[in-house]
Formats: sequence, structure tokens, C-alpha cells
Amino acid sequence: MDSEVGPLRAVLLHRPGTELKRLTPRNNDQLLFDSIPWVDRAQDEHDRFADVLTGRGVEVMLLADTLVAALADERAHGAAATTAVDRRRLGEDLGDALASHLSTVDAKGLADVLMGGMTFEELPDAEGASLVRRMHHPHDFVVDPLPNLLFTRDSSVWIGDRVAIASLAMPARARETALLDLVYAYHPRFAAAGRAYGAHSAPVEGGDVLLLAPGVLAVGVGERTTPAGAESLARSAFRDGLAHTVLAVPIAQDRATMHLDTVCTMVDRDAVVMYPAVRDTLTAYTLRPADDGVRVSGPAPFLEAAAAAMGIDRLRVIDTGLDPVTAEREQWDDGNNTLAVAPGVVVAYERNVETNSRLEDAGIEVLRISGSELGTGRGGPRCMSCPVLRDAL
Ligand SMILES: NC(=O)NCCC[C@H](N)C(=O)O
Repeated sequence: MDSEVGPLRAVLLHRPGTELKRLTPRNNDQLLFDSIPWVDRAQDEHDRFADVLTGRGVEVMLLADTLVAALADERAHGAAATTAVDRRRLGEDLGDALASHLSTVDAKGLADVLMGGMTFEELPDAEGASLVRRMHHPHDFVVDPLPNLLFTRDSSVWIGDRVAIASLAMPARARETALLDLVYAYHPRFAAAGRAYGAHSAPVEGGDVLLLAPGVLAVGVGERTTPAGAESLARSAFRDGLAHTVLAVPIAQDRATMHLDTVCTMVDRDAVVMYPAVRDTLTAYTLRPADDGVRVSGPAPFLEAAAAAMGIDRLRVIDTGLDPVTAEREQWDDGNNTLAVAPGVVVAYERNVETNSRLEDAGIEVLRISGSELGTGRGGPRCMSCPVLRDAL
């Protein structure tokens, strides 16, 4: 994978399931959702999203299927059960009881628990009458649900022929990494895939990583990806020959701009859709390989640094929205968060009417999907997709 826009061939999506049914007004903030989605409708919207991709010749792989296939391997099954047991919270007795219960569950059942979580009342009665169990409310979680699995973009990212497992910053998402790790280690489809970024722990989230052009990465640094994460990813990409330039792009540490792809995504080889409020202020540090590791220059205006790194005169910019208020509304509703299926062809939420018509005025084909329920987690088509294979640009 050497770009954001090369013809998309295969993508990893997650059809939302039980984990969304766990959201309540008491836990939605902590679980990083802005309201309580209507789950059946979210599934319908997601099915249409998958249909649009399939209709364009893209192979859609669903995370639940890949996880079940990976868990068919005994080693994966054992490791998965271990990652689900939080002994710090459950204590030794209940931790042992949960581990022994999970070891008896089949691959499908284990995948359901790993993704959808498990409450105390769902843990079979025979398993542990510990103090912890007695004192917890039956609706408390023995295994936390992972509602943000929907955003497959963030948990892993392909650069060249390698996959980088992200190191997710928010506690509510940290365990997603373990599931993706198992999928890439044990699903036969990925047996030959090399790893990028390795076992680094400095936070890097896929929503912050943009493949601007072959050999050129932009990495947002803000609420999620840290400076150390960006530097570490750059070192790893240089060492593996996956990039010659990495742009580290500071973004505001706000929920509205949690990842770089909430303010800017590529829609063509030389064009981005971008939130106008950051257009003139976004900057970038340029990182290049050096004998002693990494050489840093800048900061310089992002659009100039990007064009220079990409070897083009300038990057075309299509603005979100119309006036500042519409732009702010449509940025919040993921107007910038488009998924390219080919150069100049993107999937976008239909609700961002002004941004979509601007894209079309600029010659971009827009494949509209509804996302009123999917968007309650604050993510659009790019956030909800992890491209696994694209044709080279
Ligand atoms: N790339 C993205 O911007 N992903 C959206 C992630 C939304 C999720 N609720 C989160 O807060 O992490």
C-alpha cells in the first residue's frame, strides 16, 4: 500500500454488534461515543457502506470473521483468553475462574466476548463466588466491550507491504490492539505479512497516519498520537525502507480533531478535502533518515511541506462546508473523513451536503452513504475502514 487513493482492492471493516448494545448514558463518554446509537439502524448503515465498496470491486473482510478464523488456532485461543482477563480489576480468584471459563468456549463464543464484552451476570454461576463477584453489580463488566472496533482505521495501518499494529492512547480502546495482533498473527490470509513499527509502545493511531504519496507519510500529533509515537514510527518506516519522508503534523488536542483524518483526507493523487479553519495554520516538521537516525527540519506550513515531499507544485485543497458555521458542523460530522476507492472517487456521509457538492464541483465522484447512527462514535468512512490492499499509484 503506497497511497491513500490507489484503487482499493481489499478492506477490513467491522460490522457493529453486541458491543454497541452495551452503551448507556452512564458509560458512553468513557467509551468514546457522543450518544447512544440505534444499533439495528447502525448495522443497516454499515451494510450499505459495505455494499458500496463491494459494488466497486473491493473485497470486504469483516473483523469478526477474521477473528473467529484466527481463534481456530489453539495458540491464538489461549493468548486471547489471557488478554481478556484483567486481574488487576478481577483479582486472582475471579481472574482464574474467567480464564478457565474462556478456555472452554469455542472460537465464535470467545470472539463474541472479546468484542462485545461480558457482564458479571453473564458469567456462568459455577464460575467463582469470589468477593469481587458478590460486590460488583450484575451489569458491571467482567470483560469490557470494545464499541470502537467499528473504527478499524485506528487499530492497524498498512504501509507498503507491512502492517503496523497501533498503540492506542485511550484506555477504552487499548485492548483492540491485542485482537488485531491475533488476527494478523494467526489468520492464514496474513501469514506472510511483515510487521512495521514492531512492539513500540509510544501511542500511534491509524487515523493520524496518511500515506500522502509513495514514500511520504503524514502523521498527526495531538490527542492520540504523541511526538514520541510519530518519531518512533518514522524511524521504523525509514529502517524498513517504507518511507523517505515523514511529516509530523501538530493538531489541536480536542475531541473534534482527535486524528489528522478528522481535518484532512486525500481525495485524489494531488488533492485533499480539508477543514478551512486549519488550512492556513496547519504546520509540519519534516523528518528524513540520517546516519544517526532521523533529521528534523521545520516547522513549515503543512501544505507547502506536503507538496515538497510529494514532489508536486501544490496540493489542491477542497474546503469543508460553505461558511464557517457550516464548515464547523460538517467537520464535526466527518465531512473531511472520506475514504478513497480510487483516485478522484470517495465514499462520504450524505449529510455533509455542502462539502460533498464542493467535492463534486472539483471533479471528485462522491459515493454517499447514510451515517446518522454510525457517526455517533465520531467517525466517518475513512475511520471505519482499514485498507489492506490497494493497487500502486
Ligand atoms: N480515525 C478516526 O478519527 N477515528 C474515529 C474514532 C472515534 C472513536 N470513538 C474514538 O474516540 O477513538
